[in-house]
Amino acid sequence: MSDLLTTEEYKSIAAGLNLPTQAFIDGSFRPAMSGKTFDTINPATGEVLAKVAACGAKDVDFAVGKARDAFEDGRWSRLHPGERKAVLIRLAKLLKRNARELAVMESLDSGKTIFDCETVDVPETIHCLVWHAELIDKIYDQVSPASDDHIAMIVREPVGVVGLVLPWNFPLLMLAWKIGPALASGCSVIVKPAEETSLTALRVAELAMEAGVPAGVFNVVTGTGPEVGEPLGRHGDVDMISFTGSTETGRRFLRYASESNLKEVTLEMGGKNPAVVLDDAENLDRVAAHVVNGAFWNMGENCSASSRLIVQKGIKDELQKRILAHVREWPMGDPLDPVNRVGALVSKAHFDKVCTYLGKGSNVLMGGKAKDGFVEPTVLDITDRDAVQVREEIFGPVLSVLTVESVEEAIELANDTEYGLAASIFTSNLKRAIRGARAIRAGTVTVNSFGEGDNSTPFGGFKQSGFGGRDNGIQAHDQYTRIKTIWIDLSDDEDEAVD
Ligand SMILES: NC(=O)C1=CN([C@@H]2O[C@H](COP(=O)(O)OP(=O)(O)OC[C@H]3O[C@@H](n4cnc5c(N)ncnc54)[C@H](O)[C@@H]3O)[C@@H](O)[C@H]2O)C=CC1
Ligand code: BAL
Repeated sequence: MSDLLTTEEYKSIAAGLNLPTQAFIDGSFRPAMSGKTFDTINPATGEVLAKVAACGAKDVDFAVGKARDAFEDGRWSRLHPGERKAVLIRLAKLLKRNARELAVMESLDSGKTIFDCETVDVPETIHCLVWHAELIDKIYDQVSPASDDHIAMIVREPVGVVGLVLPWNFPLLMLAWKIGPALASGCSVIVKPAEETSLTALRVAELAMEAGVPAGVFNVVTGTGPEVGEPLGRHGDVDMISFTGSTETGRRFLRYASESNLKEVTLEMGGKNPAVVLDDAENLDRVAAHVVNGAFWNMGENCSASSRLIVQKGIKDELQKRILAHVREWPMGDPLDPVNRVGALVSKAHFDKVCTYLGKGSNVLMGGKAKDGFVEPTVLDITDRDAVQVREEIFGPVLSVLTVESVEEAIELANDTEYGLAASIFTSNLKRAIRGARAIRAGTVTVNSFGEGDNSTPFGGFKQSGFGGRDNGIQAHDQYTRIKTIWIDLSDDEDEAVD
């Protein structure tokens, strides 16, 4: 906190920013071929921040061609992994040097608090790039068991030209989760940022050139889902898509792939994540702090947000009291004021959507008010297990509290969702913790805490939350590499029986 600036200082940085507005293709900024632009808006004020290139299918095709040329001539894909590592570490250093500018740009474009941008989004973006860069010259290929007269090598190759389709909730961090392993593996990338938040991806692409990533390897094509995302998903020369966003749009990418070149597809999608608190949980104050963080961090605009609190009856009142006390420690307001923990929702459209869930058919324990892009952290006591707030991903600061009698009922309710991204379970009983963690069908389960893990641990969902590979961890590199088997014949010519 001591390193943070004052609101006035952040506003002065914001006023001096040089916002990137054009697509970044083949090493330089370019307008959309159509000349069209769209407004990117500061959701905290409603002001237009910049006019960004509204690209289309022709821009996508051009970018894919440049990415393919770069991939095939090996200017990046065939470098020694240690050389790619050195460039990516240089990029991480440049991000660090420009951290404050990136944090302010991210906050302005997304409504996220400057506190989070400064303390989480930007530092974790840098750490993620360093982690994958450091890893890449330590992954070994394999030699399989074979007879004396053969060698069978199992080697990884970069998958080729990849499309990275990003959401708006963590514009920098999701960019890093995908470009980290993709670039380290040697792929050429076409990044398609969410249209709400294009700015920081463009700035990172510019810094990547400065760090030494060759032209054509790191491209950013800005525009809407139908105009840029779909042509990318359908392009015959794109080898793979890695997508993060809604389950509905994820499904579309499977369709695009099946109707075009059967490109590989990895999908990281929605969640309706349970925080299960059993009646033997210790330190309810600490549990409450985790539940509040899980539900309201990043305004609940988080695919792994704990949006369903499932609590055993015996401790419900006490836990609820402590939760409400912790929520009061989350001030809401101007994202550029570093005391605030709750900023603006990303867009007017999203704000309107989240407002439809406030209070409807439920007992509002706290919050429930919304104005001009800001939604108060809201806690709802809900008895109807089919209420929309219990079933649907809200992606806003709304926590539904559901009360259960038994451990079995808690686990059954935790699994009563089409999603399976993340979950947490709070208990002091080791067996219940481990059995519960095994029984909950989710890609990440945390015990006695809320968290998504680390660069080193794979992240992704079960059921309709995930498809294909994983982000993060060594496993993320499986998305961006293909396995090839190479057999080498060592037999003597006279042993050959081929006649
Ligand atoms: N899992 C996650 O991290 C995220 C989940 N969501 C969920 O999705 C809901 C809607 O948010 P959206 O921004 O509309 O998410 P979305 O899934 O539509 O957008 C994600 C990305 O897909 C692109 N896209 C959208 N429509 C497309 C299409 N027809 N073809 C190809 N690409 C397309 C977007 O431009 C963006 O880059 C949110 O309320 C939230 O529930 C949204 C963002 C992130
Ligand atoms: N929680 C990080 C991944 C996401 O929300 O998309």
